[in-house]
Amino acid sequence: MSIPNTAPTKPATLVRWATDVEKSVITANCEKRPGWVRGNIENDDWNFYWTSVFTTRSIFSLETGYRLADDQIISHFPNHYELTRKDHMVRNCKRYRKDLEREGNPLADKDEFGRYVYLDFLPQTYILPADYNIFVEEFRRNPSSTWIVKPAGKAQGIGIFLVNKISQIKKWSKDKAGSQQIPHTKDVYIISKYIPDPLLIGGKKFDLRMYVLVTSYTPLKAYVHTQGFCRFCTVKYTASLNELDNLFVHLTNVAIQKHGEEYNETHGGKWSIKNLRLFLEGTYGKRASDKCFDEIFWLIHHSLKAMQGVISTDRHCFELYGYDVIIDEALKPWLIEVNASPSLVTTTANDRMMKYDILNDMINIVIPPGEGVDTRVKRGPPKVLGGFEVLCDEEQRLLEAKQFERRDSRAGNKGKSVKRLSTWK
Ligand SMILES: Nc1ncnc2c1ncn2[C@@H]1O[C@H](COP(=O)(O)OP(=O)(O)OP(=O)(O)O)[C@@H](O)[C@H]1O
Repeated sequence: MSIPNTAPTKPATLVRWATDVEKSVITANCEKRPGWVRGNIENDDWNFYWTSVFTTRSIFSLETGYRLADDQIISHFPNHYELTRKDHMVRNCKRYRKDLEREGNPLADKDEFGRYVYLDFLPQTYILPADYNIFVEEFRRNPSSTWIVKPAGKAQGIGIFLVNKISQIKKWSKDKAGSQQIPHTKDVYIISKYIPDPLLIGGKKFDLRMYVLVTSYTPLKAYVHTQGFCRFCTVKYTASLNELDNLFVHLTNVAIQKHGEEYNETHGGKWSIKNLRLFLEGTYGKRASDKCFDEIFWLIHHSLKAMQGVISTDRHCFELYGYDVIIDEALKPWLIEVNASPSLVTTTANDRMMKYDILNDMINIVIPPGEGVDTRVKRGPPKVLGGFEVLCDEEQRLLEAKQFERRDSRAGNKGKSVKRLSTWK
């Protein structure tokens, strides 16, 4: 047998990758991909750029006048904040519902109490200072409820507090703005109805972090990952007013909980979505668990539909969002917020594996294995989904509908209306 005297050939360079977020789950993922080499940001020598939102903002700013080339893609949409800033997200979702209502779309039907039947997935929310007077009216109608105040543009639980009296808001606004009243406060906040009856596991409150990839808004192409996790509070939940200030009871953010005495560094107060589903199935039955998750997919889908026409589809952009959802004790999910840069910090071994897998699956969708970047090429549905599931592919759906129509007309059914069941996909 003859031994070849040439060294194995290196795979041709397919993708030059770059990042300004030096997290090992990103760099390790890019480094191991055949044909991927590290590019150079300074020389604009890159095809795939995993950036922070700040870099994206500067790349797309008018001052920079930068134009992305056909072989460059970047990890945020230019105006992603329409979904990921708390006040914009709420405003856009409310406008979406109103638009559907105006069109007479049955999706925007309301019940006898004036609540949306299908699109009631946001806790009642007002933007401060703009909606202050409407909030006060609402508060007076329901004086026994608790509200949560959050700065619109911050994360990790910073600046969040709970209130149950108007006087607390007045005092807070005075402290913030000196002698001025809330309508003059410079910073934007949102104030949301506090979900008083969250589903508890082991007596503790938790929320879900789900990962959602969007590769296009119009047509909408979105994928949701089967991995994700629940973040638990370290202290048992109580709705007692005496504990309103106790953030370890009410806020599930790891950034808050890790300072608690009960914080466990091995599991980091986290549970996989898979475990949650098993728990729900075991406790409430499979139907109830599936229904709860279908409702989660539904709310993700409609929060994205609300961004169509608002977030500009740019063929150079994709985005991986971190959706925060709370399930209440009736197993109804509520959308809390959407993060543009879900944390890639890994606090436990499981965390590291999960985040690595999600990024790996995401890259396989955005740049299929063995291919380079060419934003002019229209790709069909992804061949490798990994742990992602298709949440919505409007292009594919349109194609299928056309094929269906053609088949139908060939079969002589032209003109007859064909009713098809619609699912959340
Ligand atoms: N309406 C609500 N009802 C009950 N709990 C809520 C509500 N809104 C927020 N919370 C709790 O407060 C936490 C922080 O809220 P939120 O995620 O909006 O803020 P954040 O500071 O941006 O957090 P993140 O770091 O996840 O971006 C949530 O994880 C949840 O536990």
